[in-house]
Amino acid sequence: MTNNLLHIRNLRTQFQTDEGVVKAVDDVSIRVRPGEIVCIVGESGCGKSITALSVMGLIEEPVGQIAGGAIEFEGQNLLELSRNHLRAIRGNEISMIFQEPMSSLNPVLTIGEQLTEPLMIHRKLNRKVARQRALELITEVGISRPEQILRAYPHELSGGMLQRIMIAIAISCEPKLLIADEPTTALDVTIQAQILDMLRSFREKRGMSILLITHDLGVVAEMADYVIVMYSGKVVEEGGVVELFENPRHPYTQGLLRSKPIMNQRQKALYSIPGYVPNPLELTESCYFHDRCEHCMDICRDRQPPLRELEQGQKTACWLYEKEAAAHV
Ligand SMILES: Nc1ncnc2c1ncn2[C@@H]1O[C@H](COP(=O)(O)OP(=O)(O)OP(=O)(O)O)[C@@H](O)[C@H]1O
Repeated sequence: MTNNLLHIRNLRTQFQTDEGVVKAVDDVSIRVRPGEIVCIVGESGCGKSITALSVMGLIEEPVGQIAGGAIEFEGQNLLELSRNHLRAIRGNEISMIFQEPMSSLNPVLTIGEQLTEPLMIHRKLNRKVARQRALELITEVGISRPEQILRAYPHELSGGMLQRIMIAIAISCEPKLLIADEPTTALDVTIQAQILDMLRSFREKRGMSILLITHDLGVVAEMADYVIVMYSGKVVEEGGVVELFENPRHPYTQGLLRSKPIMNQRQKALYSIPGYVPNPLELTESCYFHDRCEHCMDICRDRQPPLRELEQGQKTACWLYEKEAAAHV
């Protein structure tokens, strides 16, 4: 028996473009245990969203393609299941919320219609019971006057309200896993804090696991049990949140942490990692971070470091820790 709810193993997701193949997710493995909050963090373009969309079966073929690996949910490889079987799992046992709630809601349907539909389809509730449940869900996500909201159309609500509605839809079928892709990025700080509190409460009250995607280390510090740091389609570091923040090993993680504003401290200028994420069409055998790294050695230009375990379960893909990784085996 496995105690993983979700186990992404060696996932490779790629896109065929006119210029060549983009390896958006390249040999990525991630585990999420029941009741755990795992955060995926990294700069724009490093493969966070494509990892999530791969789990949700939302990679559009034939341009996009899952070229290898497995996505196991409760031990079943989602990549091998029939469409019907998948439909029963996605949106039901696994659901997802996105950064832009407006783009996920249908502008011509009322909130009530959009909230009751999954309950009628997945939970087989009749209209009346689904409506009652929808009212409870709206209240649960912190919105007052639920009757009025049920009759409203998306354009009548603010961004924060829409994100709450998306969350209500996402939790309506009591999923075991909620995937949240930058759920608070478009919102102001106060609403952001309320939404994060709410997500945490789902874990406490319902034992829901959360895979949370963010580029914001403040969100990671507040939410994560376990952190996955991605760079150019690969996991470059992972570990428990405390270990990772106290002792970041990969120079990329160290750079991300240095570029995070520190509360109550006056900082002259915020650090930013020099250089840019490499063009995904021009990747070589070298470590993808080598030309932004202040510790770059000859080996870093020649060969990509594998992800290896160090102390306390922390893993890092960096030649600086070669001796330590070898000693740990
Ligand atoms: N349809 C597509 N065709 C070609 N390349 C794509 C496509 N979708 C994504 N990519 C590429 O895949 C890589 C990973 O993208 P992804 O959206 O997962 O990054 P991300 O880390 O989530 O960034 P962001 O925070 O900006 O969403 C990027 O290089 C991106 O350009």
